[in-house]
Amino acid sequence: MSKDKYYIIDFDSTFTQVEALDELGLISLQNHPDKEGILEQVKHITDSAMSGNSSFAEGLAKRLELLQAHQNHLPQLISRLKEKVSDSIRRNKDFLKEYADQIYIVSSGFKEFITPIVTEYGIKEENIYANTFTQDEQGNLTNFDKENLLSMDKGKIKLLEQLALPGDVYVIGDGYTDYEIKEAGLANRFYAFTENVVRDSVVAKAEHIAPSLDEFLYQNKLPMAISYPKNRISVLLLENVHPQAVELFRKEGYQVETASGALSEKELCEKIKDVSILGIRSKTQVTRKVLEQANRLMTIGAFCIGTNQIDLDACLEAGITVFNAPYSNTRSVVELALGEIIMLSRGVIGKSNKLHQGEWDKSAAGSFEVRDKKLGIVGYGNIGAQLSVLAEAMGMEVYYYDVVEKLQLGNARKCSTLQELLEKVDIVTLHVDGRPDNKHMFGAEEFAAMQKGTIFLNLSRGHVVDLDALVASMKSGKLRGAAVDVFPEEPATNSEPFESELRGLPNVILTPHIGGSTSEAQVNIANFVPNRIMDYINTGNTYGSVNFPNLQLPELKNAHRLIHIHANVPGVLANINQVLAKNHVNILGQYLKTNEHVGYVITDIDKIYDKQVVQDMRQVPHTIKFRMLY
Ligand SMILES: NC(=O)C1=CN([C@@H]2O[C@H](COP(=O)(O)OP(=O)(O)OC[C@H]3O[C@@H](n4cnc5c(N)ncnc54)[C@H](O)[C@@H]3O)[C@@H](O)[C@H]2O)C=CC1
Ligand SMILES: O=C(O)CCC(=O)C(=O)O
Repeated sequence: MSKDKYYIIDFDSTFTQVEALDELGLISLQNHPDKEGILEQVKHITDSAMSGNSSFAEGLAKRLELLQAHQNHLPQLISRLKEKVSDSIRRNKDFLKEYADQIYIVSSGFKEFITPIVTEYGIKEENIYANTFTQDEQGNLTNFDKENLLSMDKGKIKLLEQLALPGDVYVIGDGYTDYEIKEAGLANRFYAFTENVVRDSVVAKAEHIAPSLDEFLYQNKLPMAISYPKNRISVLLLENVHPQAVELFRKEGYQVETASGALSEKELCEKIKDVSILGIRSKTQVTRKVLEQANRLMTIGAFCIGTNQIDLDACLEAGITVFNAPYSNTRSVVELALGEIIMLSRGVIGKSNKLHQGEWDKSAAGSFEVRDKKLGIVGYGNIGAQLSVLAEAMGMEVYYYDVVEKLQLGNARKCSTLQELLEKVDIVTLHVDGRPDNKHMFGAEEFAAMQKGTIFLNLSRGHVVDLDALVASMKSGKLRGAAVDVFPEEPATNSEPFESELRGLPNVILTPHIGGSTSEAQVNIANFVPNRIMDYINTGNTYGSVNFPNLQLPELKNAHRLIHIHANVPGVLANINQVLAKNHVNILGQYLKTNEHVGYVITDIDKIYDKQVVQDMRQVPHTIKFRMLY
């Protein structure tokens, strides 16, 4: 305990998320015809003073004049501000109460609204230093007490001189006047508080940045409400993940970095070192080599369906969970496949290209309806099954083949072998997953088994099809048309060229892996994946993880949660429970699930516990990762 330290906390934009005088203006000027204009002026004066660009005292007088506030506005202001207490201040009420003797609010705002708010958090009334309003006979808040040091330029410095606190002084605030306390030698440290507003001129001067009160408490080894400051969780999002995901992670308090393309193995090995959460789409290869460099990686989000680009076993061995979005772009792929089936059946691409060149080729030759045609779906998973339903609705006869038993939807007919399907149908479409065993599952033999004039689609993964065999089948006329969305080699960014033997072939639709690239799908994915990841980080829930044992956990209530990931060998659970017993820890709930490689044990324990247990849990043989939530 550091009882000889004093913590000076600013009010506006630090204790609360907003500037109180701006909020007061929203109330006092609500019926004023030039409300927006005046509020803009008030805000400008506040920002200028807070960034150290103008006289504080002059600005305060000017703002009060503009606000035309009345004492009757104060109750409404107070209730608004109570709603806007900063998140990290709100959750760390216990710290504020426990350290109340050492915590001071020093603000150039006004006691009339500060006191009722901060005292609810245990701040002592005698430790609140702020201005006070003066009012005229009608109750208008016309001015302020000019004798108060905090109404003057360099007021905070003057006040701190007068207080002469007998110990180390730490200042937490967002404004330049807070920094000036340290500059004047009256504080040992200044922490620029950036949870609500980032003032560049202040951040540039600050030796310490506190994106939240949690970070301040963490750095100073003070008691915190959460186990780890969220701003220390760094997220790297590659391949143009939708901005909605960036926003969700930032809102959670994480540090987010984005890149528009995929990274090479070498680049990722370098970048991954400090990353806690990695977000990718289908291109970035997360190899064992990359994972060996990932010192802090907790989880990977595949912002897509396929996860063949990630070494899932290596992730398991390293205790890294992987989540994907199994249904978010399903419909988009199905719609593209259907559109392509029609385009290819009608030879639209060739005719459109000719017309662009001025050639009018109106004819019905080689052009067919899809109604009554036989569609063969290879891989009857989520995409295959949904395609089956929509294709039947268009009057197609659906056949499917899957390596596992699948419920047949509508009138779809199951084929026992791939060969059987290929011999029967007019159109073959691949919707298998990209597991390594599927490499070249479709080659010369499979094309040979098809009827002459078949249409072929691949919207699954590039390596599934032997491209040479596909090109040969197109050139020989075995295939009448093809649509290919996925390729064995795909450019990492839009600025790289695309090379393929498929280029230039007639009645071949080539699309740059856009089966799932619709606005709807990208927004769905950008909501789904971050929420799964944040749930895992905040509660340990692994429900929906593609590599971890799936545990759906109850909410953490009045307990601490120990999260232990270990190699699945006999005796680990017994060892964990021995450690808990040795440390007299009371278990409130325990959940275990294992898979072939790892065991995942969650233990909820009493909030009062011996801290040694954390060290001991890490030492349990075969531990891969351990963390504690509270
Ligand atoms: N082009 C694009 O933009 C997109 C491509 N995809 C790809 O589509 C794939 C399928 O997606 P979902 O239907 O959601 O996956 P899913 O996992 O629900 O279905 C895949 C099905 O293929 C079956 N399968 C695997 N190997 C097979 C084989 N050799 N022969 C027959 N059946 C086999 C599986 O048993 C499973 O039923 C994804 O794994 C992904 O690679 C997914 C979304 C977008
Ligand atoms: O949109 C993407 O980047 C990848 C889509 C895809 O292939 C998938 O969801 O598996």
